[in-house]
Amino acid sequence: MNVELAKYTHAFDGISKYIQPYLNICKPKVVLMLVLTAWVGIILAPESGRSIWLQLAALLGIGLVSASAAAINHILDRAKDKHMVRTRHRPMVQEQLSVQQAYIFAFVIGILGSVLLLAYSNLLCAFLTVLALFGYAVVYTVFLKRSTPQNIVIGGLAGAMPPLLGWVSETSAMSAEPWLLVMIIFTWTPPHFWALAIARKQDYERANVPMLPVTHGVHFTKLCMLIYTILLSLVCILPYLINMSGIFYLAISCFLNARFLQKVTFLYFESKSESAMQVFRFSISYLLLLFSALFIDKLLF
Ligand code: HEM
Ligand SMILES: CC(C)=CCC/C(C)=C/CC/C(C)=C/COP(=O)(O)OP(=O)(O)O
Repeated sequence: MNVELAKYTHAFDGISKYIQPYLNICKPKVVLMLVLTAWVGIILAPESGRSIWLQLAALLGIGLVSASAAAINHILDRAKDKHMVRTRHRPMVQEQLSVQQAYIFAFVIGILGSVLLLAYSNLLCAFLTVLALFGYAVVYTVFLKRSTPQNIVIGGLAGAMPPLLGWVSETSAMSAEPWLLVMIIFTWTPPHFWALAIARKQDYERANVPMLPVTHGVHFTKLCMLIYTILLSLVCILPYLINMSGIFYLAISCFLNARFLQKVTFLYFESKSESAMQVFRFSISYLLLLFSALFIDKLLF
């Protein structure tokens, strides 16, 4: 019996060791958050009568294409990732996967996701999702990231697209409302990322990546974070003002924005690098809670 169990455990270890690098290059936690924001796009879209299975197929399609974009980013960034403490243990740097294996994997899941969107959503949704992949994996990773400190502002648009993708998967058409949700993520991205970039400034210097704290200094970066956080607080009121969301969303949103503003203001006036990491971690909880509030507001109130 024990020998049998040991055999199964060994086999399981072998399989998970084989799968783990593939999973890691997909940035699974980021993709889960992207899928949550796409789901909110689906939930807030006008009633379309599409079944829950079609909605799940759309989310799976968006998730797979996003994971493909993340995998391509890991492949193309492997030389830079080698120079950064935060990223030097990644599968492509450690050569746990060959470039060919990773490209085949990214290609297969990218195609699978696109086919799911074409089959169970619509052409516009599939097109916009592939456009977001191209925006992140090629425009951001290959060009912007290496050339301008505005890289994450412009490139952030690709990561902000999922609520629009979710909405379009339901309606087959673009309208103004989902763009508000895109604007929320778009204005959230600079304080989210620059907090980490301040904490990991030496990493980016070593890898020769022109992130804002490297090119314009930490103080200027904190000022820009503050400006974007103020903008974010204002943008967050818009879903309530146009009646897309109700008072529950507004209350949670005001609370979260007050906390975010407080943390970023505190960071602006002090110099400890742990505070930057705290802001980064908070930014993730912030987005999770904000989009959960949009979701709950629509379903319960
Ligand atoms: C250009 C835009 C963005 C940039 C440059 C950026 C950058 C980063 C970086 C460098 C990390 C740290 C990853 C690590 O620890 O290895 C991170 C973490 C994270 N980001 Fe972003 N991000 C962006 C947009 C987004 C978007 C749009 C979302 C979701 C809607 C998102 C969700 C997350 C989450 C959930 C984590 C935590 C991942 C973990 O703990 O493993 N990010 N981001
Ligand atoms: C289809 C679709 C919605 C595509 C979007 C895909 C996607 C994974 C967006 C997330 C953005 C992100 C994590 C950027 C960090 O890249 P980085 O290279 O600056 O960070 P790193 O140094 O941690 O790799």
